[in-house]
Amino acid sequence: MEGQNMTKVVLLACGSFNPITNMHLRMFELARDHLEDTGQYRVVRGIISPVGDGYKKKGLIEACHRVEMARLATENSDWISVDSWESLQPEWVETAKVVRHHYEELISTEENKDDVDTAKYAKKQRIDENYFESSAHSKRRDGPRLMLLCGADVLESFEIPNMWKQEDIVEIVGRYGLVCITRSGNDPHKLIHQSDLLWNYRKTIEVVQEWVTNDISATHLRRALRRGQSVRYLVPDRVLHYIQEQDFYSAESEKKNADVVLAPLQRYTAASSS
Ligand SMILES: Nc1ncnc2c1ncn2[C@@H]1O[C@H](COP(=O)(O)OP(=O)(O)OP(=O)(O)O)[C@@H](O)[C@H]1O
Ligand SMILES: NC(=O)c1ccc[n+]([C@@H]2O[C@H](COP(=O)(O)O)[C@@H](O)[C@H]2O)c1
Repeated sequence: MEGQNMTKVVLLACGSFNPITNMHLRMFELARDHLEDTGQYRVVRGIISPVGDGYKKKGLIEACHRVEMARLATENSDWISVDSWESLQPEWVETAKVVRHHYEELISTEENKDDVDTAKYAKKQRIDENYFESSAHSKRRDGPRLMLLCGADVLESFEIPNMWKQEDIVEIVGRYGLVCITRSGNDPHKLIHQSDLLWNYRKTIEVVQEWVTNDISATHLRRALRRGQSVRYLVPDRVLHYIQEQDFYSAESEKKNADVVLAPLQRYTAASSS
């Protein structure tokens, strides 16, 4: 029967979500359409994971509020939800660890359902580094997959020295898989072509072409809010009300962490030397 041979996919998006925008939500819809259009996947869930306060990015407001806005934004979705695990960690958590955490959660849920095949599949996925590389888009369709969903700027950031550990890129892209939405100013196909590492994993990177380009970014939103300009229809109304109620995104809040230059890189360097 149609559907039974398809691989179930859970999409995980990590980011600041400072604040969540309509484009963050559109990413999920675009990715689901793209994956399901291949006839190989059924997208069953989308998870938004806002980064914790430890990320110390310029202008990052408290995680509890970013989580709440993401919750309000997804209230009407029957498949996308927000998860606060990452945001509650005292230190910044590298994305590979976040993906691993959610994969373990997914598998334990499946195991609780007494799905023996899924457990076997999970074990295989954990132990075989090259599993997805060798079997990407393969006939094996008996277990759920967790894939990281991101915009093309994140794929591009893989090339920035010291921003990502090589082994983390290999784990995310090779073991789990990446769904990358095009964003104006980035060319993911060219990037994959030019990078020997990404080229190795080209079969586990799904590039989703967004033809109706939409350059909404949280930075743009914060700038407009600072200037007292309208952001209506760029964020869900409930999120806008929350921002207005709490009076977020002022010139003052944008100064937060302003002295932390290249935050991930610094933290990454500090973490690897300890
Ligand atoms: N307009 C967009 N098109 C495609 N992907 C996007 C877009 N906006 C955000 N994303 C993606 O959403 C994820 C979470 O985004 P995040 O909040 O960290 O970035 P952002 O919206 O670009 O924020 P900021 O402007 O504060 O850097 C990332 O993978 C990012 O690439
Ligand atoms: N080495 C890493 O794991 C690494 C490096 C940079 C950003 N990230 C993640 O990418 C996401 C987006 O970050 P920016 O909002 O800085 O673009 C965040 O969730 C952040 O944690 C991860």
